[in-house]
Amino acid sequence: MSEQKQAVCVLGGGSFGTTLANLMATNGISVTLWLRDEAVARQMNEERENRRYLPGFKLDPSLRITTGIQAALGSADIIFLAIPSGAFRSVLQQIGGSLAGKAVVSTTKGIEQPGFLMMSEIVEQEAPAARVAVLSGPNLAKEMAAGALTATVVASADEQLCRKVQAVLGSRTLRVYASQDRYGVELGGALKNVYAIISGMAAAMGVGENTKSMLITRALAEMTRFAVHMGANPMTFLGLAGVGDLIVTCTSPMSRNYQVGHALGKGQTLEESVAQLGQVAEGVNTLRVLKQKSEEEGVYMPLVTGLHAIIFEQRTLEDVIARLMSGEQKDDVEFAAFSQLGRRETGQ
Ligand SMILES: NC(=O)c1ccc[n+]([C@@H]2O[C@H](COP(=O)([O-])OP(=O)(O)OC[C@H]3O[C@@H](n4cnc5c(N)ncnc54)[C@H](O)[C@@H]3O)[C@@H](O)[C@H]2O)c1
Ligand SMILES: O=P(O)(O)OC[C@H](O)CO
Repeated sequence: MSEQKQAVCVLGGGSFGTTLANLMATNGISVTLWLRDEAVARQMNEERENRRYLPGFKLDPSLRITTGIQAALGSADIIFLAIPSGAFRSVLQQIGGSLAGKAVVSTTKGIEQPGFLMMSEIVEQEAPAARVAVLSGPNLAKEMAAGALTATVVASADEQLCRKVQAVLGSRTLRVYASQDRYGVELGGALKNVYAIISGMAAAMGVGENTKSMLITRALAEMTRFAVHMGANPMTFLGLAGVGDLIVTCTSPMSRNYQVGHALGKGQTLEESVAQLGQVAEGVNTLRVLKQKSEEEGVYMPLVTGLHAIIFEQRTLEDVIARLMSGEQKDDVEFAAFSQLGRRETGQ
């Protein structure tokens, strides 16, 4: 079968699932989008637009939309998952048995606790006979839907699978780069959300350009320090799924995590900030998970600790900033001095 004849299924009718499904349908791929909400599916089928999550973007006439999950899977060779991390496992549990031999690509940027599991590890548990990849990068859904020139990364040890994903997703507006470091790509996508909350908060406070640059660069140092400790390849953090995604999410008011931080910086409570957003901001849960994991592992993460203290421990911004600025002044690019880089990537 030629790559153009591939059938694809996208699970999750939020902003990212809808965007990916529509992009591939526009590429001439046979695509079915599954979502759970009957009323939303009906509205999308009637109006050819996802008014709730992607207003203003017309859907390709060929895109099929259904609430029947088995029907959606049908004869699809590639299944993309764009389900928030909190519901990811429960959706897979409905279909795990149907995924043997299929390509399953997670696009979800979160971490499951307990176990500190990446979404692709949940796929391996719930669908052990599936072929697994992840997709991550600087990918704001609305910009992709609008045709902004964009790049992303598909990561899997299965090179043939990476080529399949490149073939269905790549287009005149979207470049799909490949990586073998699935763990590092996935970890980068999840971690950057926490720093986007901090950046949104800083913007709301009206900080200077030096401060914004310091935050993003120290965020990169902190997430890379953690990733190296966990066995990821730090070089991955210099690519699109690392610094690329960190930059877009920490600088764009379109990022939902940045928006939550901005609302917090304007004095709203976490509950108010999340409710006002009405979409998923994975960084809130990732912050809890990461704080706990960094303490268990003994990894120094002052930005994570500081944000956790503000959001969950009722500490003031002024107090946390004073502590951050008076901490020990250490090395700049420290990970280059680490040994044993990339253990997880090479399976050691
Ligand atoms: N939106 C983006 O720009 C973007 C880009 C890259 C990656 N992502 C990642 O994609 C994932 C999904 O995000 P999104 O932006 O599409 O979220 P969203 O908030 O726009 O939509 C979430 C969707 O998930 C559905 N959902 C929630 N619980 C469900 C369940 N139990 N069963 C079935 N469906 C359920 C909701 O109904 C909704 O359609 C997140 O992990 C996010 O980090 C998003
Ligand atoms: O809107 P956010 O903050 O979930 O970020 C969306 C994407 O992850 C950006 O790459």
